[in-house]
Amino acid sequence: MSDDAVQVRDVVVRYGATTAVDEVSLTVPRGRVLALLGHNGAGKTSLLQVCEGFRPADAGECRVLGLDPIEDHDELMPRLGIMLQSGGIYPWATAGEILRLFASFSANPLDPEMLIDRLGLRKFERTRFRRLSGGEQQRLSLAIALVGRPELVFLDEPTAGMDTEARHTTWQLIEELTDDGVSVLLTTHLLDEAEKLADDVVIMRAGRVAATGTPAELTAAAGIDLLEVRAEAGLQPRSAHFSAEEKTPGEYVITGRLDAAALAEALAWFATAGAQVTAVNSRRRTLEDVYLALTADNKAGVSR
Ligand SMILES: Nc1ncnc2c1ncn2[C@@H]1O[C@H](COP(=O)(O)OP(=O)(O)OP(=O)(O)O)[C@@H](O)[C@H]1O
Repeated sequence: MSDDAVQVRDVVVRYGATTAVDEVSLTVPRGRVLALLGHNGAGKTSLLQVCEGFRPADAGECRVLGLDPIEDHDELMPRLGIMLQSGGIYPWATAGEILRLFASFSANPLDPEMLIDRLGLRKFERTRFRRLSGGEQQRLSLAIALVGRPELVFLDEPTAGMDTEARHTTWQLIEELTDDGVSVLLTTHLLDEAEKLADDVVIMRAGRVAATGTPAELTAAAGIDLLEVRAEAGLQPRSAHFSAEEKTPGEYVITGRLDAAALAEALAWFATAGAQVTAVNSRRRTLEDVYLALTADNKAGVSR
């Protein structure tokens, strides 16, 4: 049997005529962090729900810690940490009561007081869940996901709505988890979050896998650097060796296999056009550049 934390093979999720997840396969090896990226409605949460055992797949196979997330639900749940996109947890109980209750479900919990302090919840310990702000509810949801010392954590947009400090604490906590061998499958819209935390990235687009690899592989596979050139507006640089786009008036982004000859050719184009170049900057492509290029022209779900 495979020792992977999560194995998803050709999973399909349909809602009526909408195919939200369309034959997606991915693997989360033990002790690694996989980040699922994609635009709103790309199918990330639906796929996560299959892995969490909250909905069956319409086709395909999913194994979590070697088990079936639905048939083996009771055996699996104590080994998982699940952070849902919206809390909805006991609105009348206080933050402290809720976390201590979840800790009591576990045979070997983390110290809830440590999590309350680490996640800046001490001030809100006696505040009822429904009175917490969105970011505070999010921090409590994360604490609940972690308090049972899970082997595998599912985090659906873990830092959405958090302030910068809470976001950094969350990243630190996730890094500490993985140092302890915990596996993580998370969704995020934050490319810097994926770049910082993820060993592997899967980019989804309209229910399908558009790209997969480590952040370094994805940016290197593009094999491209960017050249940013500032000159007068309205030019149309062209060549067989590079592409150019005027991002904002007078700000051109040149992409392609930019070796020395292509760079020289790009700059020569501006000189030949008689354009006055006022700034030139080159940089590596980021995960965000790759993500935007892959998801640019398709925001809708796939209907059949
Ligand atoms: N219960 C449902 N009934 C009908 N359609 C649904 C249901 N849940 C999700 N969908 C549709 O399935 C598609 C995928 O939704 P999903 O929530 O999985 O996307 P997502 O990538 O998690 O989006 P987001 O980033 O906005 O959270 C969307 O088109 C959504 O409208």
